[in-house]
Amino acid sequence: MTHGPVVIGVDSSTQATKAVAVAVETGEVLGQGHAPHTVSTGAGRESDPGEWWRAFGTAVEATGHADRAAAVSVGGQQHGLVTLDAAAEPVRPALLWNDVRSAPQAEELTRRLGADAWARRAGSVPTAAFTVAKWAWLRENEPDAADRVAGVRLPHDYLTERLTSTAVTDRGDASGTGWWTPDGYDEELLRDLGLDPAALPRVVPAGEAAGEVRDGTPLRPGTAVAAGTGDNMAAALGLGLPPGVPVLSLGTSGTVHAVTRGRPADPSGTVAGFADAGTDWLPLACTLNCTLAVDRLAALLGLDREAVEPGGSAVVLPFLDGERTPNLPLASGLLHGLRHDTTAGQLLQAAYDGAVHSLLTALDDVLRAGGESAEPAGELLLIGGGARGEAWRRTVLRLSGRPVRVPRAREPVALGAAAQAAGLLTGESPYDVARRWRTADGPLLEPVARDDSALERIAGTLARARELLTGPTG
Ligand SMILES: Nc1ncnc2c1ncn2[C@@H]1O[C@H](COP(=O)(O)OP(=O)(O)O)[C@@H](O)[C@H]1O
Ligand SMILES: O=C(CO)[C@@H](O)[C@H](O)COP(=O)(O)O
Repeated sequence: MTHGPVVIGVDSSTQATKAVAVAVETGEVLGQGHAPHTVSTGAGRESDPGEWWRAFGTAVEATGHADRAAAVSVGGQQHGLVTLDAAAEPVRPALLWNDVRSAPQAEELTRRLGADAWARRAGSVPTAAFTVAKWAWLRENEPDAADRVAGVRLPHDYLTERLTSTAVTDRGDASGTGWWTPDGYDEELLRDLGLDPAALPRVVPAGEAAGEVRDGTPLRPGTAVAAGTGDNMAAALGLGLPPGVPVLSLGTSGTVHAVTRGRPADPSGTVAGFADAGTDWLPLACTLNCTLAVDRLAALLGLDREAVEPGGSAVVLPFLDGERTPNLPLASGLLHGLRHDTTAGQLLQAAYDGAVHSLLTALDDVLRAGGESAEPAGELLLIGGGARGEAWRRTVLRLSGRPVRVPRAREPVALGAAAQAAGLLTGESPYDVARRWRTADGPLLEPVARDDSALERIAGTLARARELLTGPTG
C-alpha cells in the first residue's frame, strides 16, 4: 500500500528517544520507535550524547520507514550543554537542563548583568537550566575540559550534526541558551564568558533546510533534514498551536507555555521568553519535578500511581530534584499538615496537587508575558506522558477550573518535528501542516469548580517554608 511521501520526526527527550514516521498527505502515523536514555543520578544530571545517537538509530529503524523517508527533523530536550573537541567528539557527558549544580553561576550571571538587562537582551533571566549557566559552571569547575572545547551544541543540534555534518541550530532552541538575541548571538556576553562565537552553530531561518543526510547513518543519504528545535517548541508545532492557547505538558519536566505574537521579557524570571520555531514567541515556565517526582512518591507509599484519595489537609511540595518554578534550586521535598487520619492515598493526591500548583501559578504570567489575554475560563491543552493518567487529568481539572483538551496524538514533540520536515517538502508552515493533520483533536473534559482552598493551602505552606526551601538539606 502506498502512502505518498513519508517524513520522520524525532523527540530526543530526557528519558528516551521517540520517533514517528508520518504520511505527509494525511498525517497518518505509519510507524513508531522508542529507545531509552541513561541519566546520571546523584549531584548532577548528565547523559552521554553518543547514547542519544544510538537511541536515535534504534528508534528511527523501529518506525520501519528509515529507508524511504523523504525528510527528517529532530526535536530535543532544551538547554543541555554538549561540548565537542576539534574532532567533533564530546569532551565530556552533556550537562542536562535539570542539573542544578549551575545554580550559583546563574545567580552570579544575573547579579553581574542585572535581571532587567537579561530579560531585555536574552528574553530570559537565566536559571541553573540555561546553557549559559552550564558553560560558566564548566569553566569554573573543569577548566581543562573547557579549554578543549571547539564546539558548543544543544542536544538536538548534536543529532542534526551527526546526520548532516553541519553545525546548525534554530531560533527556538537557541533562545534557551542565554546568548541568543533576535539580532544574533550576543558577542559581548560571549566574550565575557570566554566562548568564541565561532564555536556556536549557525541559526537556520524558519522554513529552511539544515542540510542533507550524509553517508553511514540509519537514513538514506541525501534525505532532506530540517533544522529541528527544542522539545517544547516542537510540541507547539506538533499541536498546530494557535497564539494565546495555553499548553500544560506533564513529563520529566512540567511546562506551561503558549505561542504569542509579542516578545516576552519577564525580569522576575518566572517566565522564560523563548522564541518559537517559526517567527513568533513561546513564553514558558518549567518545573523540575513532575511525573518522576509523583511516581517516586507513589513508590515510597507503595501505591499505584492512580490510587489517589480526596480530602485531608496534607501538603506535599514534591521538590525532590530542587526546583526551578519557583526558583528554589537547593530545595528538597517537603510534607506538611499530616494528621492521624491522613491516608496514603491523600498524600499521593497532595503530591499531584503540589506538582500542578507550581505550573498553574505560572499560567497567567506566561500568557501576559507574551501580551495575550489571560482568559480564566479558556481551554487548556494537556500533553506529555502524564496526560495519559486519570489522576493527572483530574488534578489539572480541579486546580485549574478550566476545560481541558487531551489531544489523541500521543507524541506531539515527534509530530512537530515531522511537521517541520513535511513543511520542507510542501512549502507549508509546520503549524499549518499539523492543523491539516488534526493533531490537537481529542476529548474535551468539562471544567469543574476550582479547588481554591487546596491552592491556598499549598501557597501558604510554600510562603511559610521559604527558609527550609532555600538552604541546603541536612
Ligand atoms: N498512563 C500513564 N499515566 C500516568 N503517567 C504516565 C503514563 N504513561 C507515562 N506516564 C509518565 O510519563 C512520564 C514520561 O513522560 P514523557 O512526556 O514521555 O517524558 P519526557 O519528558 O522524557 O518527554 C513518565 O515519567 C511517566 O511517569
Ligand atoms: O528545560 C526545559 C524547558 O525550558 C525542559 O522542558 C526540557 O526541554 C526537557 O524536557 P522533557 O525531556 O521533560 O520533555
